Amino acid sequence: MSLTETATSVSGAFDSIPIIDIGHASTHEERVALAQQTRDACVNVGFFYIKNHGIPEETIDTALSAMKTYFSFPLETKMKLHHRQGTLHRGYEPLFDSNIDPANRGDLYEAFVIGWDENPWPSEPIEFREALTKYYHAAISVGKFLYRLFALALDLPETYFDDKFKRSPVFRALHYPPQTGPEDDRIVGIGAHSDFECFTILWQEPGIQALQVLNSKNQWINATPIPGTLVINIGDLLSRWTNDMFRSTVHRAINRSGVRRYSMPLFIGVEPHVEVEPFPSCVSPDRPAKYEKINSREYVRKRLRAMYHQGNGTSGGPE
Ligand SMILES: O=C(O)CCC(=O)C(=O)O
Ligand SMILES: [Fe+2]
Repeated sequence: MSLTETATSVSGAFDSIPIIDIGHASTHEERVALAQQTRDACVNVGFFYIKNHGIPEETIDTALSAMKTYFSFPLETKMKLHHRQGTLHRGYEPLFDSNIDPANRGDLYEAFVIGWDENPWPSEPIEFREALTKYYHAAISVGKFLYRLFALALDLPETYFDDKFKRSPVFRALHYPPQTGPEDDRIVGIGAHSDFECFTILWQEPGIQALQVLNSKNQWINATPIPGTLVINIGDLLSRWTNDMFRSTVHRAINRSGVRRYSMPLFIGVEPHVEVEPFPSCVSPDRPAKYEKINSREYVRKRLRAMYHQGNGTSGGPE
């Protein structure tokens, strides 16, 4: 089936999130088979789990324990590296700083954000920088592999994205305190949104249900943490690039577990100069191009500006 035919064959709303085992991918045939599964997941759901992703457990555990220690520090210590001090929005984001869903009253998470370079690092805990940097690069390697599967799934040369995303990945260490008290749907961990960039690689803490994904019947489907997996989801930029063939699916996180929850999303986009317009494989007489060509930097900046200006802080957003 061609890509456009696959998209036309979507039937009904998804009620579960597929799992793709990427453990065997050394031959071209194996990667083509994985690309087919990836294509189906991106067209039908926009979310999938990957297992056998290759990031050592120790790399994850070390990053997790460093971020737990960091978030336990007093607010005034963390505020010294407030992300609004710089235009790149790296550093610390306090609770309620953003409000990604304008219908809500603020997102109940705190974050520490890093990018490829120019990161402000806290002096404590001393292992923080190394632990997060190690996870960041390990997850980028998974991202590079996934970009190859996406390329095959889109009938592009396998290495199409290899030289287009190098400095783009942004990592957010997230801490969601437990929500107790009366339920107010306008206060959630992170409000309903779709991600901005091409795709996201999310590690979420096992045993704590929080992430939910919206299907076309407006039902929230739980993205239950599955030990040993990462959650992958398509973002708006790749959705545009694929002429909406790949779905950028709305999701949110609510932590009513009674205990603290930690997660680690890595957002992968493209280099600022890359121009994005629907791929030829995603356009057909039945599916004409829906989007104009855009510059990726301008697009992402616009989205970030909207997100940060809907929160509590309104100064010093990215220009
Ligand atoms: O923490 C999660 O499970 C989801 C985070 C998320 O959707 C985001 O940061 O964009
Ligand atoms: Fe998200």
